[in-house]
Amino acid sequence: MEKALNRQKILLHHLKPTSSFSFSSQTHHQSSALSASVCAAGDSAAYHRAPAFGDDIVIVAAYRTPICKAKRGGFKDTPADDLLAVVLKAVVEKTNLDPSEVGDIVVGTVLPPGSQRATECRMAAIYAGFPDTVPIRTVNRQCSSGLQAVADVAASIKSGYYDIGIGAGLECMTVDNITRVRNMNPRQVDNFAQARDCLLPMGITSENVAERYGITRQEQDQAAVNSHRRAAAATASGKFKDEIIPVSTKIVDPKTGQEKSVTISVDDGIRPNTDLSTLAKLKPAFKNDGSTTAGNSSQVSDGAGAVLLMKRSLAMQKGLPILGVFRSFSAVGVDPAVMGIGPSVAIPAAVKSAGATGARCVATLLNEMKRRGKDCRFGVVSMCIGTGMGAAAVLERGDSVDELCNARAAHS
Ligand SMILES: CC(=O)SCCNC(=O)CCNC(=O)[C@H](O)C(C)(C)COP(=O)(O)OP(=O)(O)OC[C@H]1O[C@@H](n2cnc3c(N)ncnc32)[C@H](O)[C@@H]1OP(=O)(O)O
Repeated sequence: MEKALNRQKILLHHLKPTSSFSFSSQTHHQSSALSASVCAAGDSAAYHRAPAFGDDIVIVAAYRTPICKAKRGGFKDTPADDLLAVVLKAVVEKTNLDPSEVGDIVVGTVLPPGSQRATECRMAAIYAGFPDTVPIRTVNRQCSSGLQAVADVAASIKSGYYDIGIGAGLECMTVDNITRVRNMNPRQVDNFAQARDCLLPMGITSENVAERYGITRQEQDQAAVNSHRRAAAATASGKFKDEIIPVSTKIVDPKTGQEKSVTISVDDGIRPNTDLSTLAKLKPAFKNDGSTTAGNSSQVSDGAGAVLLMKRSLAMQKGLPILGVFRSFSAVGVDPAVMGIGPSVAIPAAVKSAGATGARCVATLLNEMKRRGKDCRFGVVSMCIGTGMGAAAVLERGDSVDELCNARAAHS
């Protein structure tokens, strides 16, 4: 009975138009929600009554393992299929979904061993309790493979290929190293400078970005300090608690060779005490006179994540929380020598395809999101991609069941 009432509350909430707010530079301190009326992403009473509202592709569950340092972190002895199985199981168990209803699982993975990791992923789905009728495939768009997997699932649901899908990501860099591509066609590579640049190690492309755009070592170190601090604060305040699924695994002591059982529930590469003077002492990692170091570059990691998607109408029928709406996705190409600039091209493209027009709107949206932090309504997920690409997706915040029920309780 209580469940039925909750479901009814959720349905009512979804049918109720949210208040609209017109943004202007003079009034932007007034609202806790960045209005879609600025960027035409569809926040109006008419839109909420239109069939397009029910057809929105929404995220109803999103879970990940902790992200652990490759080779020395918590998952150094955990096989990739075990990591994927944990998150696949979580998205169906936590939503009480019958796994046989899933139309497809798409797994983004960048450095897979033979057969593009297809076999390990299929086995992981079986470990997670999916029946053999549910298909699975992998996708590789290098650093944005997980995002591409989610975009592929969203597009397939939109096209009517199936109703429910899982977009996932999996990387196990302890075993799958970034290695240079061998046996290239020398005639072609020598004649095409940009093709040759596709072979550049990521660290060198980072040095190129710093050199071409005048980014100093201190600026890179400061950005690293800021992101470590933000991550450490988010961990300490429990912000990642709801998205992380603890993983029970085994870890081998490198000194004694002894195996012990552990449960890993937090990311292990975050350094709460990182400060500028310590980072300044680290040697460049990729080029003797360079500015990219182990302290200001991304670490190599092991981990997995999964996101459950369906149309809003189906989520409402099932009484599932709308965590977010997958508004748009864009992948673009840039010069491979400076692949790190990918997001600066992909983000405007994704924001534009979400319905925004004009550079001012993009800048307004991005600045506003930055300023408002957690209260922000729209978010952009973006990655730079080795070999010279960028990808971005625009997400719109949804309502979680807890938020809805708390709001209802407060009003009753
Ligand atoms: C599209 C994309 O996403 S592009 C990005 C693709 N990703 C990449 O290219 C990965 C880039 N990163 C790397 O390759 C690796 O992290 C490297 C090569 C830079 C460093 O690897 P490692 O040597 O394993 O790093 P490690 O974490 O051990 O750090 C090396 C040293 O710096 C120190 N260090 C690193 N970070 C910090 C920090 N924040 N504060 C203080 N010291 C630090 C470590 O303590 C370590 O010191 P030690 O040798 O005395 O123990």
